[in-house]
Amino acid sequence: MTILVELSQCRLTYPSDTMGEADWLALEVDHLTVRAGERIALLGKSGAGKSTLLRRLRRELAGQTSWCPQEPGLVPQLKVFHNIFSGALDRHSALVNLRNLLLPSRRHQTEIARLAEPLGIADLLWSKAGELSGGQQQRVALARALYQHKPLLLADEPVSALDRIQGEAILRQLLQRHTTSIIALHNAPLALNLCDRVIALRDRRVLFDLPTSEVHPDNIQRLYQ
Ligand SMILES: Nc1ncnc2c1ncn2[C@@H]1O[C@H](COP(=O)(O)OP(=O)(O)OP(=O)(O)O)[C@@H](O)[C@H]1O
Repeated sequence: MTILVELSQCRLTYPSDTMGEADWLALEVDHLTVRAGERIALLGKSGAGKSTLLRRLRRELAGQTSWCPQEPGLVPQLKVFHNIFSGALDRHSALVNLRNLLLPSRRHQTEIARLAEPLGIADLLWSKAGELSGGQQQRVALARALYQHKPLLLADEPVSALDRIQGEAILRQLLQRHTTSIIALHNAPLALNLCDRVIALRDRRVLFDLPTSEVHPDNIQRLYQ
């Protein structure tokens, strides 16, 4: 399988608040390879470094990824349609973008409605994003990521605001629509059920990196204790 990205002896740091102090180490990765076709779950307690790693992978894979950040980051005054449309401004000319902001074309309305339907937000396309619930906003952010039409999905807790059944159904759709996915999740059973590889982060390191079929309940317990 094609290697998409390889990190080796990689230290992910943040600048220290104090002048003159060394950068603060968030995560150290000895070796990590991502291949096309993989469905990878990033697991670990809050603060373990999942978002930090996702952001680094996004940088490495610039231009190839649909990006779904932890915070939906919608423009509250704009309609849901426009928030989704804004996910792929680079796919259209400036004229098409401007026209759709003022008067959305039928073609783009249809395309976005099709995308929104399975996420259960098709009837919200003309509501203001700021007036939606947290779970609805999260689904708009997912639609915005899907609208980017990239082969690789990087998503940070994309279904955390949804109930278990809805979250699992939507995660399945996300995985189906991308050739390769790397998704940070807090729900370990969901990760084990739907992904084929688990990268587990703890104490600023990769605790284990295993095919899902080889992850033992003890591994998961050690990860969260
Ligand atoms: N912009 C930043 N500046 C400084 N430190 C940061 C920054 N972002 C994250 N960190 C620190 O890096 C560590 C890893 O954070 P990160 O957000 O990657 O964890 P996470 O596993 O995604 O957590 P969560 O599950 O709560 O989202 C944490 O200790 C956090 O405080």
